[in-house]
Amino acid sequence: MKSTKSKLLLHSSTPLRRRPFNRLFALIYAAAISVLLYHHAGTLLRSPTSTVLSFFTSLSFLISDLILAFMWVNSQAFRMNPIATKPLPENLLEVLNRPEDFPALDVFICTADPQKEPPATVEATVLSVMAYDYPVEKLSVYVSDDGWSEVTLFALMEAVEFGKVWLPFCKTNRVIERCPEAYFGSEFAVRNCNSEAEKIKEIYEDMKTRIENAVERGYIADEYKSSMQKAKAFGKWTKDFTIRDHPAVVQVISQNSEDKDDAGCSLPNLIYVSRQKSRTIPHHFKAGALNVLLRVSAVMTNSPIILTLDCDMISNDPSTPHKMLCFFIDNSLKANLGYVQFPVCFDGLNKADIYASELRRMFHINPMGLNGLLGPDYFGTGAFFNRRAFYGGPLSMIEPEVPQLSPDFVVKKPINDQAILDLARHVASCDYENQSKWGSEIGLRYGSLVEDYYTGYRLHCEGWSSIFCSPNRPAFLADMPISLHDLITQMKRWSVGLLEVTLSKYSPLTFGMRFIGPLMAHCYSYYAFGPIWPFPIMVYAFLPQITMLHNISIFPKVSDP
Ligand SMILES: O=c1ccn([C@@H]2O[C@H](COP(=O)(O)OP(=O)(O)O[C@H]3O[C@H](CO)[C@@H](O)[C@H](O)[C@H]3O)[C@@H](O)[C@H]2O)c(=O)[nH]1
Ligand SMILES: [Mn+2]
Repeated sequence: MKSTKSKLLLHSSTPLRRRPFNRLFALIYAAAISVLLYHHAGTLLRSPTSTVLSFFTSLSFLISDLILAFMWVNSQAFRMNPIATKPLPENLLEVLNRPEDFPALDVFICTADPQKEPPATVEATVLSVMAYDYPVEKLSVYVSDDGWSEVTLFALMEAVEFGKVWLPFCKTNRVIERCPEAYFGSEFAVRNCNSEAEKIKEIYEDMKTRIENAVERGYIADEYKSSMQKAKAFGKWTKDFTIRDHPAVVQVISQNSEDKDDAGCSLPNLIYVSRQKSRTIPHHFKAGALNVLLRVSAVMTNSPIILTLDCDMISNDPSTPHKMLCFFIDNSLKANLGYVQFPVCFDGLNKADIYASELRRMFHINPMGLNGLLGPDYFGTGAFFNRRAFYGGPLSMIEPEVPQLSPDFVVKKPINDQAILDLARHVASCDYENQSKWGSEIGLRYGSLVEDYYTGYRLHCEGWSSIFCSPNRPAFLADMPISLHDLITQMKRWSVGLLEVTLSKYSPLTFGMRFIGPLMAHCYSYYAFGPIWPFPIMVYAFLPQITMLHNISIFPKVSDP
């Protein structure tokens, strides 16, 4: 990576104007809370003279208000120093003026279930990043398929074929929506368009139909296995294997040095990875999948920068990599910048948003508050990482088992070299991590169902910082669970994952306090202790009615001390 020329501004930071008001408000509110707690304590101390029920009531309110006060303190940590950071990509080209100046970028996309995450969605996400405005020879896309689905592999092969017309079309026509599904969506007819676009739309619709038919059938018809190479790739799906028991597959679908689009330009690398699974060995869900991608990509391209995406999160702006580079190449940040997090914005929410699914506090407001501290937590998707951040703190690098996995290793062989492919399959095997530091000190961290929150937290504890970058045009657009059932399942999973961190030896209140300071620790505690919200809410929802029935006063009287 090249360093910034002196004084060239690549980003700006503005403290939000509400900062002094937040602090003043916190002071006044803290005084009010102290008075309330004093009142509760007084009531409790006087209660030996009263009934068991009134003692129990006072105790419940005291505990509830203590929890609420604790959560309030946690929430205030976000309000102490909110900062908005803006990249200035227009200055970037002064620093990086030749394609070879750009650092290589590996994009990781995870998918796990071809029914819930249709291969057509994966294909759309893949195309949206393959069409980034980025030197193609520096761009590699890795798809992790935990669903062991030949249809997903088929969808990626189709994506590359369609990409051969789509990528040049986008670049010559300066298309902003590089996800074909978004471009050919509802506004296509209004916006447009020329006959070339109409023709491409037809090709796209045909491809989608082929993918959807394959999903319906559940296997790949022989007509699509015409070439030797394809027959060999699909030949790995035999009756001997199941989703929980199968070997590792690493399949290069497009290769930058060989494959060209219809305009004669190279295509980015696209690699399909389905890690080995065995019923007897834990796979650690998404954290395990990302660690396999970290290793496979290290062996094949080892780019210093990594973007992690869920398969249902499309790129909505082709210039996003330029924006993240404004931070990564800045000398003043570079030494300990672990990741740049973009907000999660949702597509297709109804205007009323009845389940409050936009999660504005979690994905927009709180990260701005963290930005003035060590930086935002990791959301699991839409984050660009410094690969080095996965290998120990900024000053104490942890060496992996083999030199090929080290972030400093320079890959000299092409990605489809047999030795490279053999090693990639080896590092994607299910017992590779046995007795290693993967998951504990290297890579994404195991131990919590919210591996994103936990990993971001551990990186901050190791001394890495992060940046929240929220451009006006959303960098990514995600799908949201639409049904109440999906939403509740997701909330349950998040709550269990957060409690796993709260109750571990890495709890933000103890471990965090020591390593990231009180404000950051309170911010992380805000989420870690989030699952205890229902306790005070239940007390306030049901106790007042019970006390009314028993004629117990729960509010102070004017005459009270
Ligand atoms: O064994 C698994 C399980 C999940 N995934 C992938 O992980 C992503 C997230 O899983 P999902 O079931 O969609 O969970 P969500 O609750 O929607 O995801 C949010 O919460 C997760 C846990 O905190 C984060 O990892 C995600 O990035 C974040 O979007 C998806 O792309 C899955 O395909 C895998 O690759 N392997
Ligand atoms: Mn999801």
